[in-house]
Parts: sequence; structure tokens; C-alpha cells
Amino acid sequence: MIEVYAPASSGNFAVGFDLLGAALAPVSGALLGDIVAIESSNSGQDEFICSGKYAEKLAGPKEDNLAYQCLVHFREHVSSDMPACKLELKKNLPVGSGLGSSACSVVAAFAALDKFANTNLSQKQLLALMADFEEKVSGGRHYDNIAPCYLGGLQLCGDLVPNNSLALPTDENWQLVVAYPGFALNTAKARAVLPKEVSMHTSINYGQRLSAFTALCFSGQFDSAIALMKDELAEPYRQSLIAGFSDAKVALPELGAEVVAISGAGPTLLALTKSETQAQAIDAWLKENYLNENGFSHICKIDNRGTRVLEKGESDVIA
Ligand SMILES: Nc1ncnc2c1ncn2[C@@H]1O[C@H](COP(=O)(O)OP(=O)(O)O)[C@@H](O)[C@H]1O
Ligand SMILES: N[C@@H](CCOP(=O)(O)O)C(=O)O
Repeated sequence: MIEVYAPASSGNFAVGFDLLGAALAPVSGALLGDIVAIESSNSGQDEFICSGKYAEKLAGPKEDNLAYQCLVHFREHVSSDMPACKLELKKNLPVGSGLGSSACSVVAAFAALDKFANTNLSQKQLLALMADFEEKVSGGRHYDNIAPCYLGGLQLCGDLVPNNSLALPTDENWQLVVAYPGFALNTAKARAVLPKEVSMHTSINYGQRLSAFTALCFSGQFDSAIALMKDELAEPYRQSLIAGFSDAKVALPELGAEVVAISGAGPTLLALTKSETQAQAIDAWLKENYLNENGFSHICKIDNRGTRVLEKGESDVIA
């Protein structure tokens, strides 16, 4: 049996709407992401199981589940002679969270199928397959969850980027606090509130911020880079969809947060600081003030490993 883990990711990373995203690893060492287990099927037919903490949100027909759709697509279009398999999605991320939940299932499923069938697809082929599925559910073609989820790190990604993704250097001191408030916000819905067009001024600001952020990361000037982490494209239109976000945006800088942003399309909040003590204070404030009984908050670092095959026993500690 092969078990493939795909980490949660934070799309946009404040400064790169649809073009920048980071993979996340809780400092506790626990896994925050979906797992796909795949093995040969004894029945001679493909089998699908969805388990895990958030499986009940995907309790409908298996045909509605992205991981099952990946299996069907892979057999029809990539490897028709692949042996019959039993594929289990362990759904450990909440759906509609802003942590790249749909990307996580898609990436884990395709990576597991590629390994099981020994198809050895290239990075470009896999990312293209993954982006097709992300596009179907979210209402826009964006790589800012699938690329970091698959490759790890902080990725600048898009159709015009060579191989669709380029890893940026990051500061080892970054502490990323991600707080999921416990309710869902559908990505397609959060994209529908965005303006279809933006002004020349806004476009130029966006280009400046993202290009300067990228150049500063490459020259190791991380403090200047994070000073540019501002989202003028999506946050102004989305913040009213996220109860508590505006209050957190005011409160968290007083606790040392250098950036407070919406993670992906929300409702997860992303806060960045360089101090462990401040990260703990931010995490405590969010637990007290931002979450309902279904929410969670984790202090994370950037996950530089991305999607990977788990060793035996490694899947035991789920965040
Ligand atoms: N395995 C899966 N993981 C996540 N979402 C799935 C999965 N299978 C189907 N879906 C559907 O895809 C949609 C994903 O919603 P979206 O808001 O894009 O999630 P997220 O922002 O967490 O990626 C939901 O309608 C959900 O029911
Ligand atoms: N760039 C996308 C990111 C969506 O991330 P998700 O985790 O909410 O699916 C957007 O902002 O719409």
C-alpha cells in the first residue's frame, strides 16, 4: 500500500492573488493535509473510500468526490491498463476553508495514482491535470494551491511561468499562524464577489508589489518583502464575508503580527510574525476570539517538502 500526503496551503499569500501560495507545516510536527492510500483491489474493480475527520462533508455519491473523479480521469485518459485499485481519501482538511482543501485531495490523488501506475508524469503534466480539476470547482484557473501543495515551499505560479511554478526563497524565521474559524466559505462564491475588471492604477500596484516582493525574496531582503504583503485585489471585497476578520485585522498587529491576510479565499486567516512568542500570543488570541467550536488555529512554518509518500506510522499524528 502507498500512502501519499499532500499539505494544506495558503493561496495568494497576501501579495500574489492567484499567483503565489505557500505549503504549510504545523510546528507541532502533526500533519495538516489530506492523505490518499492506494493499493491493488482484490475485487478486480476500482474501489473508492472516503474517510477522515471531514469525510461527512463529502457524504454524497462518490461521483461528486474530486478524488474519485481523479481516479476515473486517470484511468480514462492517462493509464487505461493500470491494475484495478482501492483508493482511500483520508479527508483531514475542512472543505471551503481557504487552506486549499480541494487542491489537497486532487494533488494527493494524482500523485498517488502516478506512483501506483508507474506513469512517471512530468511536473508540467501533473500540474496541468491538477489545475484542470481545481478550475472545475473554484471557478478560475489558478495554481496557487496545487503548486505549493505538490512541490512544497512558496511558489510563484501560473500558466505563463516556466513549468507553471517557480520556488521563491523564504525566511526560516517566518511563523505563519493559520486560523480556520469553523465555518465554510465556498471559493467559487468568494471569487464571484470580485470585480471582473480592475483599474490601471490597481494593476500597476499589484505588478509592483508582487515583482518587488519576488526580487526581494531572491536577494534575501525578507523584511522589505513582507512590508509589501498587502492584498488590494481580493481582501476589500471578501472581508465582509468573514465574520471577525476586520476585528482580527485591528487586534493582531498589536500582538506583533506583521501581516494579517485572508488565506486563499477564506475564511481562514493568515498572520505572519518572526517571533515564536508573538506567534503564540496571536494563536491564543485567535483561539479565543476568531474560532467557533469547529475551528482550529495552528502555528506553521513553510512546508518545503510538499507532497510525499509517508513512511509507516507517519500518518498517525493528524493536526
Ligand atoms: N475531496 C474533496 N475535497 C474538497 N472538496 C471537494 C472534494 N470533493 C468534492 N469537493 C467539492 O468541491 C468544492 C470545494 O470547495 P472550495 O470552496 O473550492 O474548497 P476549498 O477552498 O477548501 O478548496 C465543494 O463544493 C466540495 O463539496
Ligand atoms: N487564489 C484563489 C485561492 C483559493 O484558495 P482556497 O484555499 O480558498 O481554495 C482565490 O483567492 O480565489
